[in-house]
Amino acid sequence: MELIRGIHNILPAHRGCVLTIGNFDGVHRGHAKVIASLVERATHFGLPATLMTFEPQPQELFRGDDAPARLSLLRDKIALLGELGIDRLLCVNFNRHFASMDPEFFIEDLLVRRLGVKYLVVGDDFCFGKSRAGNFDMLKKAGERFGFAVVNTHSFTVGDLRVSSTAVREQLAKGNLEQARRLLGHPFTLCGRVAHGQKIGRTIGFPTANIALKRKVVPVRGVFAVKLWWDGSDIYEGVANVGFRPTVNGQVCQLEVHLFDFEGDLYGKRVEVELVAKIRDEQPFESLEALKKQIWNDADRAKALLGDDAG
Ligand SMILES: Cc1cc2nc3c(=O)[nH]c(=O)nc-3n(C[C@H](O)[C@H](O)[C@H](O)COP(=O)(O)O)c2cc1C
Ligand SMILES: Nc1ncnc2c1ncn2[C@@H]1O[C@H](COP(=O)(O)OP(=O)(O)O)[C@@H](O)[C@H]1O
Repeated sequence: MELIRGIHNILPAHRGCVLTIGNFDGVHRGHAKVIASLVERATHFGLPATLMTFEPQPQELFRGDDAPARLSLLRDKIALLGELGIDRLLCVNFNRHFASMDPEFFIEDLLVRRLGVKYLVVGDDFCFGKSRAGNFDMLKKAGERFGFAVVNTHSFTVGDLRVSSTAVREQLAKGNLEQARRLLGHPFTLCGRVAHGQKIGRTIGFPTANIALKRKVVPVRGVFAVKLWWDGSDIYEGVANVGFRPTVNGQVCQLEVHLFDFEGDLYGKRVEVELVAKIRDEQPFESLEALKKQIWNDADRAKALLGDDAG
């Protein structure tokens, strides 16, 4: 998969494609279905399957801290999309300038002149450009004028639940990791680099790898049974907390993982943490001793849950 970073990096050689546009946050099963049909069309036309996405996500630009919790960071998205057979990923820097683009200019300059789109898949509620005045009907009409097909994405359901990034966020917020995994079609993971903490963990017999989450809003909270790995490593099992650590006066929301069968140095490693099942909500403890006792219980519970998961 070729990554095109920013519209200024679209080259004349990139002209001619089948295209889909969206946030693709989480890259869930609904997204996978849209992409599968895009790839099929790409084969049919003999053109590259191209996906346009935005970074930051538009809501993050417009709503800041009030934006919905991000399911996947760009890096995770790139990895997940790369597995789905896309040829090109165009990542647009979503800033005020781009957001205020005239909708006709978006179509004629970007879609037609520079990308040479032949087939376009978008949701029928897709809006774009200045004042969000560009919509599906406008794209359809432009398609007739410039000779490209425009189709809308269909809802994909699991059971009677419509798969959407919002539905995944709701399941995660409730701690339903298994249902979230069903909607996503892959496990929910958090990635980041292991940083130095307050060095309290090891003094209570639970060294914890501290992982900065780089998100304004985190979609999960609490204590979880987890699996952790990094590039080329084994998979380790453990117990983790996502939260503010009220007992030690934590200031930022952070992921902390204690691994069961590991001794060594994780500082600086970029790790991936799969949240397998939720154990409890985070709570303040009156002493580190009380917290330590609770973490013993959490570790037992996590081992049992991870054992069930393996079976
Ligand atoms: C399984 C687990 C559960 C935790 N639960 C809580 C909790 O309920 N409340 C809390 O304040 N901190 C909780 N913590 C965070 C601890 O306060 C923190 O890991 C510990 O102070 C070590 O900090 P350090 O890594 O900066 O040394 C939990 C940590 C782990 C690994
Ligand atoms: N079993 C383990 N689980 C997690 N981290 C471990 C483990 N064994 C050793 N470590 C190392 O110890 C560090 C955590 O120790 P800790 O005292 O909690 O310090 P810090 O506050 O810097 O996280 C981790 O970042 C990792 O490098």
